[in-house]
Amino acid sequence: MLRSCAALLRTPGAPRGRPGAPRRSFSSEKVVQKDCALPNPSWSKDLRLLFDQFMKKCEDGSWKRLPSYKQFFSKTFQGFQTLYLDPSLVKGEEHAQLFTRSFEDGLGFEYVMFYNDAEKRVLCFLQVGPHLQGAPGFVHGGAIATMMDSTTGTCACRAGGIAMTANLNINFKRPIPLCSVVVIDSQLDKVEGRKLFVSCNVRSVDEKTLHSEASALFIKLDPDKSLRKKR
Ligand SMILES: CCCCCCCC(=O)SCCNC(=O)CCNC(=O)[C@H](O)C(C)(C)COP(=O)(O)OP(=O)(O)OC[C@H]1O[C@@H](n2cnc3c(N)ncnc32)[C@H](O)[C@@H]1OP(=O)(O)O
Repeated sequence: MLRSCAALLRTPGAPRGRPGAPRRSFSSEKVVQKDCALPNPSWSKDLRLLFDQFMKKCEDGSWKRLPSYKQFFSKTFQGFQTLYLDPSLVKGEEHAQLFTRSFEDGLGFEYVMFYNDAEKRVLCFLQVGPHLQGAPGFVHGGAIATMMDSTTGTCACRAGGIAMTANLNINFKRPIPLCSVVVIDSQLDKVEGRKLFVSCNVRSVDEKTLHSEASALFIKLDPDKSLRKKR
């Protein structure tokens, strides 16, 4: 049965808050968020298998599982907020949620990413839920683009610091069946000053089908430049 992240977080009998909102303990005001990059009951056998395989690879430190939350609170994004966000926008921040984590469990994007620092590579194991449909029975191109952007973006930010997508060029080669599991493999290819060049491909779990390929340009943000004023 599908349950939302918020439902899984709630202690039985506890009052219901806004769905997806982080839970606050009133004694310490400490924010508790669910790590969405851990298995939940909606994960298929394929996704669990890949997860288990890579958790083993994490044991020697070569790969690292990247936790993922509905709302940002990692050091990287604190840096983003401090340096780049207009204080007038921060008012609505508590309502903001990461797009890819805004679906009920199993309906949208179910994924976990692993990072290899030596290889400057991010692997994303993705299960595409039924609410991501484009052409009947297949995943919407925008949903695929979203996850390619997120995976290459994570790769760029891990390797080079806070960066944003300037260009994402995708070739869609074979459609992705809805509710299947795919592997997004992204790699930092080149760094030129503030420019980070990252490529990625999306393949089926058995690696027989190449679904999509992309190259992306990320620009490392300049702390002296506002993100709002530029035209
Ligand atoms: C979990 C988290 C992971 C999620 C990852 C998701 C990432 C995203 O989706 S970000 C959202 C989509 N992206 C955006 O909204 C960004 C909008 N664009 C911008 O804000 C700006 O253009 C930005 C920040 C990328 C670059 O601006 P700025 O810092 O002023 O750089 P700027 O001086 O214009 O350009 C720097 C260099 O990059 C080059 N460049 C910039 N844009 C491009 C482009 N589109 N194509 C080619 N080159 C470019 C410039 O020519 C310049 O080159 P050079 O130094 O050789 O002269």
